[in-house]
Amino acid sequence: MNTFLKGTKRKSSAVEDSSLIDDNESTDVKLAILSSLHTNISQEALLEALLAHDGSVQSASASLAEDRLASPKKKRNNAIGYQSSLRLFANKHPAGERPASPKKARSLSKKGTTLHLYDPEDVAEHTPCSIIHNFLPPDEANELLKEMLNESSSFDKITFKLFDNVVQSPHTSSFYVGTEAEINTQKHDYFYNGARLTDVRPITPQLLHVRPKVQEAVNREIQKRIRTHYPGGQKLKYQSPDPWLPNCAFVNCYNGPQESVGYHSDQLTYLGPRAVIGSLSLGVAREFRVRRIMPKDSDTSTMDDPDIEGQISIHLPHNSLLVMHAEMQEEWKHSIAPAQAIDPHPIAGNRRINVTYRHYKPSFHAKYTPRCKCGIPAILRVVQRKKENQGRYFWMCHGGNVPGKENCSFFQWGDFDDDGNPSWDKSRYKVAQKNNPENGLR
Ligand SMILES: O=C(O)CCC(=O)C(=O)O
Ligand SMILES: [Fe+2]
Repeated sequence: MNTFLKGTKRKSSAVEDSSLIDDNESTDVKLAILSSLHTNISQEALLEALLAHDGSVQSASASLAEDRLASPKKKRNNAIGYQSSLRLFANKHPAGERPASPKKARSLSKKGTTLHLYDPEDVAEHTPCSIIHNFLPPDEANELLKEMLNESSSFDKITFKLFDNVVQSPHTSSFYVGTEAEINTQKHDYFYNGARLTDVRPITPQLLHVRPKVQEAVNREIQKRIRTHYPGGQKLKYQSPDPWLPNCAFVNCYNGPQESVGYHSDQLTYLGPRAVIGSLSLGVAREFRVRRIMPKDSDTSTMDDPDIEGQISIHLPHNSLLVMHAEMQEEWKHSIAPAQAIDPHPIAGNRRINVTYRHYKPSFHAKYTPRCKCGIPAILRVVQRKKENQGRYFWMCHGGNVPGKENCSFFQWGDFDDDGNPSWDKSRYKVAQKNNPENGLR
């Protein structure tokens, strides 16, 4: 079966032994087989066909071939519409009986393809995320949506430098913190893409109202993740053992199907290693795509294909809470893809609002993090692609991303204890943490 999972083309004789496949193979393998036989058909359509034929690869394949003969020009609508589950006919682990082993989620998607996931159990099994649908009582979700739609009318695009070009983010955003004092600190001490933020706002009544609910749910999901997915049922190395305390929120607005955000990992500079993020979606449903970063050898002759696994799309309907777990930012990238079609939302029209609640750790306050030679705080990154140093953290100059500035070449390996605490002057930040009334939740 490796041929399918690795993305090599399989000859159509696959269908001849498909009764064997039907009895013994899991949904993901069946989907991979179908997708190698019908390369132009989307994962949703393949899954739909499998469901309609009780999991029989042979019948599903025959009906897909028939469909195409009958209506070769039939267009498929890409709007997000339904919820279905890979588990419906291939339940590998009955609820609550998942092995707590270090087993990595099996690779489902293959190079150049997108595997679409709708069901929370599929998301938890195959991605570093978990999702809760219908998270808030409907009225509360609508109140927050309305408040944020109003706020978003004055959001701006972020400007940054990409190679030698100055570019703007393909959506708008703003940043919310708890107190006036924090607004000032953010505006003066913190740097993003090498520059100070100008638009930092006080947390709004609805953001404040929803925050403890997000906090409670995210902490519950973290504990579940540790129990069910991490080696030995233990937290990951560098992950904090302390509760997750959201003390700020980035809010994004995607106005229309073309607004998006490209593949990236979130900045760890002020969150520290193994950060967890709680991401609430409101308004128009959009696709959140994730892709595992495949490390490669420095010897280019044995270079692995970085896109060998393809991408996974998690559908984010209105009022869903996505938790990006501790392995996400270091080992995966994520994006919001431009959509070909969207279903307008009764309140938001064509807009999607996304609130990412984050825990800025006091020990990673900009006054403690390393500063580079050009005077701006260095950024924290992790080696993602090079096998020999994969997972090692480092601090580097970010000047190269600032319009009109050059990189000063500052570089320093990061040094953290097993709980992700930085090695610098621990007593200093511990005292600061104790004396600072702004820490944690207000
Ligand atoms: O809109 C989303 O769901 C994701 C936004 C995101 O990745 C970010 O703000 O870093
Ligand atoms: Fe992000």
